[in-house]
Amino acid sequence: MEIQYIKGVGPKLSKYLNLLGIYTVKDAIYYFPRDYEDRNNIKPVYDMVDGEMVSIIAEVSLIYPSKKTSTGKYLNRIIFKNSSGYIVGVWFNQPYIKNTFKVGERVLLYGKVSKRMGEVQLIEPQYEKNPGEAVGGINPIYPINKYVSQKVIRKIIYQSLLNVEKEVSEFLPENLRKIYNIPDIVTALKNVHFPADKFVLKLSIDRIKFEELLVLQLGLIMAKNQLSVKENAYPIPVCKEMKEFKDALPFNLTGAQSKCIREILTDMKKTKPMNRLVQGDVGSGKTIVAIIAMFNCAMNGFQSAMMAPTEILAEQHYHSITGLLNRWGITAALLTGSMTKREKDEVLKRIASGEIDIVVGTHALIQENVEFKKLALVITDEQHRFGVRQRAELISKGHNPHVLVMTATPIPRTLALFMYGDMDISIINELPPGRQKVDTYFIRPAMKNRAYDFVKTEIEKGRQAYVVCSLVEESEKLEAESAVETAEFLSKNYFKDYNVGLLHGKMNPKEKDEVMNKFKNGEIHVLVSTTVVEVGVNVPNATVMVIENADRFGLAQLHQLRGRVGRGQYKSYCILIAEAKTNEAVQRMDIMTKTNDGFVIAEKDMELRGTGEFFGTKQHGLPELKMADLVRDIEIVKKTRDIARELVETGKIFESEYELLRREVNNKFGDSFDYTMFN
Ligand SMILES: Nc1ncnc2c1ncn2[C@@H]1O[C@H](COP(=O)(O)OP(=O)(O)OP(=O)(O)O)[C@@H](O)[C@H]1O
Repeated sequence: MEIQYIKGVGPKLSKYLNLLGIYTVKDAIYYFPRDYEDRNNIKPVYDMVDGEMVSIIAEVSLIYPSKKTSTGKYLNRIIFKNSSGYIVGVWFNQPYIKNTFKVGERVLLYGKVSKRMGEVQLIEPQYEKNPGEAVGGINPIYPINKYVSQKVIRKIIYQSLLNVEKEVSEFLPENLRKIYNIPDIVTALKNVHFPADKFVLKLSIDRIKFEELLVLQLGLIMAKNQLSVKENAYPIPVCKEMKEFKDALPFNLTGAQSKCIREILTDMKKTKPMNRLVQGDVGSGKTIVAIIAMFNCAMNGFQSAMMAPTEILAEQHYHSITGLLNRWGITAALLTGSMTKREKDEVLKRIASGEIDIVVGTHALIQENVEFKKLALVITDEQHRFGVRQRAELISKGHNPHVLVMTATPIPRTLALFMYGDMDISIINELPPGRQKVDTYFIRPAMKNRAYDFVKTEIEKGRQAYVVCSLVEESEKLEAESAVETAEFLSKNYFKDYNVGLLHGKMNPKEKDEVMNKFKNGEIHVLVSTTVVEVGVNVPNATVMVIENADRFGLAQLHQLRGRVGRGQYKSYCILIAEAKTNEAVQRMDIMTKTNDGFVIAEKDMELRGTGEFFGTKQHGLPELKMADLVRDIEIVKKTRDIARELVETGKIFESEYELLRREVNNKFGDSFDYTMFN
């Protein structure tokens, strides 16, 4: 049922609710509080302590007229009384408040106690004059916007819950609920919003977390079973030219790289498709590992495809590949969204005929109707942006390729085990020799000029620098504008004697390419950029990374950005410029200055922010988690993982009592998967 059919929701309010993601009554029922306020702290006035949150039920005793304070604010005072004494409600700049109350009226007030000049005050307390649905007890606090108040959203959700039996049905079998002491879904939903008491609230929240995680685990297990059952991948032996190829590389592989390559080549000899995750910290040299796997494929007469998250990166990989592989008679091609139709058609034809051995591309690679002749290996860069679903799409094209996933965003162990439970994991935990720690500093904007002076001394030594801009608004356009302005400013002031380049997402690929090439050749000294340089960009001569508004970024992103320097033999530096007004922001900056280890940073990031961000992006093709968090709710994660495994392994999941649960998994995971074995 659509939300506008709920009492009190007209077209206008329904539009505002849409902004919160609420379109249907069910959406409202699943719109969970972000917090609760406990109004059970009802105290007599004489026991109230300065600064605490209290509730009090009292009668309106005296309403003062508005008064102007010396600072020009309107002050309104209303005196309330009950048997324990008098308490004064104080409101600033809300003169209408005096008309909302009548003397003699009984109200519930909730607010922060302030004891001043012998008076007990509540500063701008919330009030409920009409004790209905949500008075006293524990009240929900919802995420709201400027159009929808707490009061309104509570009312809407309360009304929506009157339909809860029609809107949702229980999909956890009774027997499971009994074993794990899980309340039924109606009780849980009602109490998550308007809890009877703390105990029921906890049980109800846990139930929602339990169902979310169980559905997720079941979906993942089923998807993985589907992807890996067919043992019909091309088995690929190690080609005889391998040694010669490695010997011709401009560097010796590190121990970790060699181990990882061995693991990959062993996997690919089998008919069981490889399903391997390579986790390597920034700059650890993942590209060459991928190139060697593709080299081996090509020398055996098979095709491989490499997908990159951005065009810049796809180009960069393409150049590395052609540079190393051309002389072996291997043909590589680039396929990106910005190519003209004619160029694309041409490449597609050559892929289909098998003339092209290696295709490097962006999303276009799977969005277009690409037909391969003999696709044996798919390498996806950045798991976050190419999820399970995309992998399945390629498989659906009739190939069951070996799959190698490269991630430069280390994932905390708990999350990795959960997400990639079925994958083999190689870790490149060794940086190429000669790399030095990137010294990281956190400074306030007032010290900016010293940062730029420092950049100058590096340029004088022949090095180069990045300046990354970000904006409060999440808009590519505005961000581009800010980069344009910064570049202009810097080129006229601090760096007027040097070449300042500009790179942002709104530029067309040719322009981007040109700028990147100039930076690579050293023609540009300072590259002002948005976060488009975040992943993968490799210019070893760059030694300073200045990040403006650094507190706008998550830790993982900062680590990626910092990873653009310190990629060669030169000592490198990262300067974080931030206001960092909150405690958490300062903490994040501190972590960056203390460690260069991506794995440590990833753990801290998840600790600070939870896994919500990760699941909020939807890019991974997994259902959203509204309540559960993979790190904070690790106990429930483990419990549901065990249950899901057992249900699938014993085949219980196919029994009729689990039918509704199976259906729920289908709904949540969308239709990209063939869940026939599941129905
Ligand atoms: N064994 C090695 N010895 C010396 N240099 C190496 C070695 N392996 C790779 N490199 C060089 O290190 C640099 C970084 O490698 P690469 O671009 O593959 O990093 P990456 O792991 O993809 O990092 P990021 O995720 O940050 O992009 C490149 O210039 C590459 O040529």
